[in-house]
Amino acid sequence: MPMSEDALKTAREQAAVLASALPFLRRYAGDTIVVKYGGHAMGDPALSEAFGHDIALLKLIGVNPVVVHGGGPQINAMLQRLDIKSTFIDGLRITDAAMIDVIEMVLSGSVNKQVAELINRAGALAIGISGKDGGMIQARKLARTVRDPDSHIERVLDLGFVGEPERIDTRVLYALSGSGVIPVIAPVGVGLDGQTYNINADTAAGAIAGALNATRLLMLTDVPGVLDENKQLIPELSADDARRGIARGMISGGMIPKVETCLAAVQAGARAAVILDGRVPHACLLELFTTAGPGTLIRAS
Ligand SMILES: Nc1ncnc2c1ncn2[C@@H]1O[C@H](COP(=O)(O)OP(=O)(O)O)[C@@H](O)[C@H]1O
Ligand SMILES: CC(=O)N[C@@H](CCC(=O)OP(=O)(O)O)C(=O)O
Repeated sequence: MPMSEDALKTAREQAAVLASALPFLRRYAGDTIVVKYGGHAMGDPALSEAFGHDIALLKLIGVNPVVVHGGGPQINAMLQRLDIKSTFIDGLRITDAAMIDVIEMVLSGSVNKQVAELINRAGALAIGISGKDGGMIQARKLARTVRDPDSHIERVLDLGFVGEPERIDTRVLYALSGSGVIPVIAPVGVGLDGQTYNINADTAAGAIAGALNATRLLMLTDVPGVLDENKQLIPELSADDARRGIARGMISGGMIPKVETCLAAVQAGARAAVILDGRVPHACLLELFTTAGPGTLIRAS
């Protein structure tokens, strides 16, 4: 049966879209792209499905995607069920001995497997691992200092078992990626003494992007990007502006580790980092393969 005029028009439009992506496909072929998938972005089933498709498609067209996921809301829900209260300082969860096991269980257990499953369902081969596997994220206790605004005296905050990556052993990542597998990583690290550390997922993604010299670090979150005082999107942020924004309080809460991570990742070797809206369907493809990429870009200066 011959195709209807409408079906023919749709097919031509689809072909035109594919053809227009060619320069972008060429640009990223063989490159490593680290995607941080935030816990807030996981809530909506249709968006999660679109995310899985994006990552699978990247692998199929010759890009090397590496996914690092969060799970803050999922940890909150589990801690609430167990009647354990938690508090945050500058976007980081103070983690005591009672919490660390629960956090590891949620991040490396249910959330990690769910995210890998989203990508597997889209037809690619993803394997969920913890940052402890293969000794990948070697961590140390995070030493966070704050300056008292009146006395200007600095004091060290004790955040418990919150860690920061000290070294990334990339061997397991290269082994998986080189075998056609997409690594999906839970942000849990291990200290030299075997202690498990809770690592902010943004920080973990940044360290991994830096260690892999990733072409792009994409940080999917629940806002359009970094917003200014008038809630307008800032399309590009320099390192100086980012530091001023944090000092002025324009950048606060969970956006602080995100912006700090982007700065650290570009300083460590990633070519650019983008904070973008994970609530937009196919946010990753829009960012990489069109000129309509939304979000805030942070480049190595
Ligand atoms: N300048 C800013 N621009 C955008 N969001 C900001 C800014 N300052 C603080 N935020 C907050 O940061 C949040 C994103 O961080 P977070 O909740 O940790 O996200 P995720 O779970 O995706 O890691 C936003 O929802 C917003 O409330
Ligand atoms: C130290 C610290 O804050 N760790 C985070 C790890 C999960 C995370 O970062 O999840 P999102 O990306 O969804 O926020 C936490 O305990 O919530």
